[in-house]
Amino acid sequence: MDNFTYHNPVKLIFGKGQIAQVGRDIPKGARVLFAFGGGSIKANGIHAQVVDALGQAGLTFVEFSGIEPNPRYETLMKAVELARAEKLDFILAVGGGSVVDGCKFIAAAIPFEGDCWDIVAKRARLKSAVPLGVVLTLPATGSEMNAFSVVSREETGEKLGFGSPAVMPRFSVLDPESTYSLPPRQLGNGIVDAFVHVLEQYLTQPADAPLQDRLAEAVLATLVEIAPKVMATPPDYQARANLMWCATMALNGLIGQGVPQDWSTHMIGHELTALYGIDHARSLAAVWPGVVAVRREAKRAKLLQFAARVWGLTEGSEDQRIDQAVAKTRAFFESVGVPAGTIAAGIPAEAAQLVSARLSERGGLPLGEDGAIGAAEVRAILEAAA
Ligand SMILES: NC(=O)c1ccc[n+]([C@@H]2O[C@H](COP(=O)([O-])OP(=O)(O)OC[C@H]3O[C@@H](n4cnc5c(N)ncnc54)[C@H](O)[C@@H]3O)[C@@H](O)[C@H]2O)c1
Repeated sequence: MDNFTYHNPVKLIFGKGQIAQVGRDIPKGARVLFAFGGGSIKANGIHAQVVDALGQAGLTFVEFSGIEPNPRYETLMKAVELARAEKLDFILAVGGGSVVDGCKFIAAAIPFEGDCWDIVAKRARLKSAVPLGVVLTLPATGSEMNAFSVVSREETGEKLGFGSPAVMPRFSVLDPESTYSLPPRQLGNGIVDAFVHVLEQYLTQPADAPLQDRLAEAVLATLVEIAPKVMATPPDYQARANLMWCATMALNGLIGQGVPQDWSTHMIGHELTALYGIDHARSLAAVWPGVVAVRREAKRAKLLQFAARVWGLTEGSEDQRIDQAVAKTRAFFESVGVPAGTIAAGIPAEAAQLVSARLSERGGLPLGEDGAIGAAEVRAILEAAA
C-alpha cells in the first residue's frame, strides 16, 4: 500500500426530510447564491423545500437557474458575474453532478483574479473559494463528497476537470426521496457511473491493500444487488437510499487511498461527451469494454479477483472467467438501460482517431494506472470497445 493523507471534511446529512435542515449549516447572515438546473426541482417540490428552509433560517438568497447537464463555462460565468455583483458569499447547489460541479467552478471563479478558464485549462492554484453547500438530487458522481469538478466549454468543444480541497462542499444533504422524480435513464446512468468510479480505483494491479479491495467489492456487489429495486416503480425508499450511499462511497476518496488508480475510461469518455454530447455514464459504458480488452494482461490478477468476488465466477480457465466477468458487467450495464460498447452507444468509428489526436494534442497522455496508454492504445481501446 502506498503512503496517503486522507482528509474529507464534507458533512453528510442523510435521509428523508433532511432538506428542511439546510439553513442550519449555512452561516447566519450569509448572502446565498441558490443555483440549480433546468427546473426539475420546481416540478418535484425540492425548490419549495429549499426556499422554505432558507426562509426559516432567515437567509437572504438570489436564484440562478439554467446550469445544464455537462455544465458549460459560458453559463457558469454568468453566475459568477451575478454573485460578484450581488456580493453573494455562500453557494447552495441543488441538483445532480452537473449543478454541483458547476457550483464548484463558480465557487473557485468568484474570487479568482485573471482568466477563470485557467482554473480548468491550466489547473491554476486556488488561493480561496466561496464556501459551498449541496442538496443532491441525483446519486451518481460522488461530487457531493469530493474535490472534483468537470466543466465543458462550448466555444472550444472541451470538457476538462479540476480538483481542489477549496471547493469541497461544507455539507451535502442527501434525501433519497429527492430521487423519486428521476427518469429511468438517469437512474441507470447513476448506477453505471458509480460502478465505473469504483472500477477505476479497483481494477488495476494488486497493491497489498485487502481492505480497499473489499470496500470496493462491497460497493460493486451492493450496486448489482440493488439495481433491480432501484429501477422498479413505484420507487423503493431503501433501494434509493442504498444507491445514494453507494454512489457517494464510490467517489469520496476512501476506497482509492494508497492504491493505484486508472481513470482512462473517464478521460476517453470525456472526449466522447465533448464530441458527441453522450451522457457521462453512457460514455463510460461505451469505453470500458475496450479498456479491459487492451489492458487485459496488466489487469489480469484484479480481473480474476473481480470475477470471483463480484460475479462469483470460480470455474473454468482464467481466460474463461475473465471473459465471463466482462460479459456479466456488460449485461449489468444493459440491464439498467445503459448500452455497453461503442456500437450500441452509437459512437462512429472515426472516434478512435479523433479522440486519440485530441488527447495527445492537449498533452493529456499517457493514461492508466501505470501510464501505459498512449495515443496508439487510445485508438486500440476505442476500436476494441465495439
Ligand atoms: N465531480 C465528480 O467527481 C464527477 C464524477 C463523475 C461525473 N461528473 C460529472 O457530472 C456530470 C453528470 O452529473 P449527473 O450524472 O449527476 O447528471 P446531471 O447532473 O447532468 O443531471 C442529468 C439530468 O437529470 C436531471 N435531474 C437531476 N436531478 C433530478 C431529479 N431529482 N428529478 C428529475 N430530474 C433530475 C437534470 O436536470 C439533468 O437533466 C457530468 O458533467 C460528469 O462529467 C463529476
